[in-house]
Amino acid sequence: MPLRSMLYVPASNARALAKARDLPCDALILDLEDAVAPAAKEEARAALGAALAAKGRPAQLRLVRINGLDTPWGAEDLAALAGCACDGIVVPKVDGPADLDAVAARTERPLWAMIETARGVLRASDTCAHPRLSGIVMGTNDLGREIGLRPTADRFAILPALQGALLAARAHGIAAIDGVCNALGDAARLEAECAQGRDLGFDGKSLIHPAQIAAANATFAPSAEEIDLARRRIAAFEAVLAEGQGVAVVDGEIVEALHVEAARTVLDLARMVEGGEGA
Ligand SMILES: CC(C)(COP(=O)(O)OP(=O)(O)OC[C@H]1O[C@@H](n2cnc3c(N)ncnc32)[C@H](O)[C@@H]1OP(=O)(O)O)[C@@H](O)C(=O)NCCC(=O)NCCSC(=O)C[C@H](O)C(=O)O
Ligand SMILES: [Mg+2]
Repeated sequence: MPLRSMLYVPASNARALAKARDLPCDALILDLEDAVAPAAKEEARAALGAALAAKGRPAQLRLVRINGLDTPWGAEDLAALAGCACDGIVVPKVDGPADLDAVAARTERPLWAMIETARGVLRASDTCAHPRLSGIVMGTNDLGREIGLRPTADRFAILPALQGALLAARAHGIAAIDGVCNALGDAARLEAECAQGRDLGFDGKSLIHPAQIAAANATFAPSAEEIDLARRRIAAFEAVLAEGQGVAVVDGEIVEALHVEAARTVLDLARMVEGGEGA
């Protein structure tokens, strides 16, 4: 399924929880961690259980971000989720595969790792090799704080970490979701970040507000031009192949078997988006 837009929903916010399932995002991260104050953790856990009891939309992935097992709340979060219908557990601040082992020993659900520590970035390849891992989500706020970087609109300082983690995810064939755009209400900045994440190779962007969903959905879906080009590349390659050749030229650029494979991926994603497998 497409993963263009992944919205954090604080489990302590009843209105947001109620609204979330009808929002057109591809995935939700129902959050028990940083969006929930310590005093509200228990209540949030109970509200989350009730929200998960309501049937979700099949086209919308429902993940739950627990607190770390090294906090006073993590073990209880996992225990509370035992009987709940969710599609996966997001583990925060993963430094390496041992952090996933600890969670994997307590749940059979698919795992997602937040890459948001310096160690986590440096060990991303080991983490992404974990057999229970479905994907990574970049935590650019925590990572930026730990590194001590100065956030800029072009995200210049965090790009190496984003790319390193993305390479690790791709090397192990799992999904990769970009970090959030904190600038609520700054549409231009959000669009630029979405385009940057897409160009780096991410599958989608994590989001903090419903108003950010449309930009992510549009940017991470193939455009009409990309779909047209993919079709023309496939057709041109099939024509030269029938003549016993392995290279076509479309719009002045070579097309070989690998480009055709990429073109088929574009069309598959377009079909999934069009067919409502996404929101
Ligand atoms: C930032 C917010 C606190 C703003 O909330 P609010 O003041 O309620 O905004 P609005 O009045 O504009 O909301 C309009 C309606 O939309 C609903 N809403 C708002 N946000 C969400 C949401 N995230 N999911 C679902 N629904 C949402 C409101 O309830 C309103 O509904 P209604 O009244 O019925 O019309 C708030 O947006 C928010 O809390 N956002 C999430 C913040 C969060 O999750 N932060 C933690 C994750 S980010 C992070 O840390 C990533 C990583 O770990 C890292 O390190 O980088
Ligand atoms: Mg974080």
